[in-house]
Amino acid sequence: MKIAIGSDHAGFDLKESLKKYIESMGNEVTDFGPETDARTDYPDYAHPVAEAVQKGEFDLAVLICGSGNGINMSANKHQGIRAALCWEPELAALARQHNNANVLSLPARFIEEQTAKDCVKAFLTNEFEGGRHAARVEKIAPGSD
Ligand SMILES: O=C(CO)[C@H](O)[C@H](O)[C@H](O)COP(=O)(O)O
Repeated sequence: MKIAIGSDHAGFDLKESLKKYIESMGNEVTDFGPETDARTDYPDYAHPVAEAVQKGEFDLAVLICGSGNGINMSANKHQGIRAALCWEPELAALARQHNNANVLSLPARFIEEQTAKDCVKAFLTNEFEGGRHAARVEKIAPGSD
């Protein structure tokens, strides 16, 4: 799969680690930055990632900031983006299975590296189940996909 990844300064170290992990799973990863852990603003990275997913350039994306909230809120401003803030693998699996989430948001300052990897694995290896969930997802933002 083609995966986009981005963060802010608080998520930089975890981004670097997850980038290698996602590649090791056989995916193609595009890093939207930042390139260092210098203090920066999460919307500057969330919006380009969300736009690229919205355009269909990527299958899924991973965004990381300190709490996960800022980067998640920014991504969810985009039509067709369903970003899910997750901190344990079951949440990430459910975000795909029930919500057809296309962006995984992670809270770098509140999650262990291995748990973050487990969340990523759950997110990338689970599929939307459709069925009873399809009409609910459509009601989130009617006609947005
Ligand atoms: O968690 C965040 C936004 O939801 C960001 O990653 C920032 O870390 C947070 O806003 C705190 O900012 P700081 O400049 O790192 O103190």
